[in-house]
Amino acid sequence: MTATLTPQQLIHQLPKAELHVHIEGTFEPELMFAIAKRNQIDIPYQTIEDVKNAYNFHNLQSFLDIYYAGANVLVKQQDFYDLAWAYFEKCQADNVVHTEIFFDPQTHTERGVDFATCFQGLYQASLDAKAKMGITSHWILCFLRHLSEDSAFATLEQALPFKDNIIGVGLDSSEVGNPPAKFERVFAKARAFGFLTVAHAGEEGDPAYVWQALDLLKVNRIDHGVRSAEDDKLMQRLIAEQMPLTVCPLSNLKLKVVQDMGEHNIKTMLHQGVCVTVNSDDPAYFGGYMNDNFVAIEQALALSNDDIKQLAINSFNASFIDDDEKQHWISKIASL
Ligand SMILES: Nc1ncnc2[nH]cnc12
Ligand SMILES: [Zn+2]
Repeated sequence: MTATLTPQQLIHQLPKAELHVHIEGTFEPELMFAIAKRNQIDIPYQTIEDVKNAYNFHNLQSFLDIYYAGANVLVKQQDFYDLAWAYFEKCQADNVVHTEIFFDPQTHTERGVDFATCFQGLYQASLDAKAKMGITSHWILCFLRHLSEDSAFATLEQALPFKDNIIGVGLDSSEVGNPPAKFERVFAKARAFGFLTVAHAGEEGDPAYVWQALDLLKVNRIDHGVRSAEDDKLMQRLIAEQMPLTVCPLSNLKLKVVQDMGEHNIKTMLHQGVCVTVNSDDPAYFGGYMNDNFVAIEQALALSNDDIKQLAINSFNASFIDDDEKQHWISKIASL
């Protein structure tokens, strides 16, 4: 049946899991303006056009500065609910049936917003998304790696009352200069509490960051990981262990990790047998959600329909859902 579908039809119809999306990165300018207004908080933009013009990044840090500033208007539980609900609506439109979402509590607690205010708003939206749209989700708490180990330990402590509804911990923010080793002890404690672990590594950082994430943080997945391709031994290990990489093509282009989508290594890694997946990272900032990312690589790299299906299968295999649920979605993909 695949031959009768164009790649774009297939991309749309495939059930997909998203494994690398920052909820703060789904904050669309329209919603940012609405929440800023109701909370009477000034933002440094007059119009939506101004906001969009500011989204011209030359590297990760130039993006992070703007991303953290945008999150400043999120204050009340309802704000966090509205943010997450808007993202679930995008999932529904793109046939993302399962999503594992990062949230950055320190971005909010550092401004005096309680962990509970943030998480309860987000979590309620995920309960409603399951009830009203059938979309399943997990939450992953990310530590900001530019902050201290102490701050990460304090954040882990604040998460404990919500432990049953947070599947794992991750590591994001400014990579170079903040290696995984800085958080080895925090991750050990998180694992002892039963959290799964993931970490951004090999986005801007060299392969040593990926080795550390594997060996010191004992991660279940690597977020980005595209620079792993510079190290043959590392590639062999990723393939042998079927260690997933949550790759974010439009993010890599916008943050100049690649200069042109035609240079992206996701197709090569897929064909080498790496468990690569497609994700949107910060879709409100990088110009597209899940299907936009699929279409961008399909066009730039001439993916076959079998490549596209394999990426969707990988997304479920790499997810934290039960094996039965994985099989359910994978057989649906096979039937397309
Ligand atoms: N792509 C990215 N890398 C590191 N930290 C992030 N926080 C949000 N998006 C990120
Ligand atoms: Zn990310």
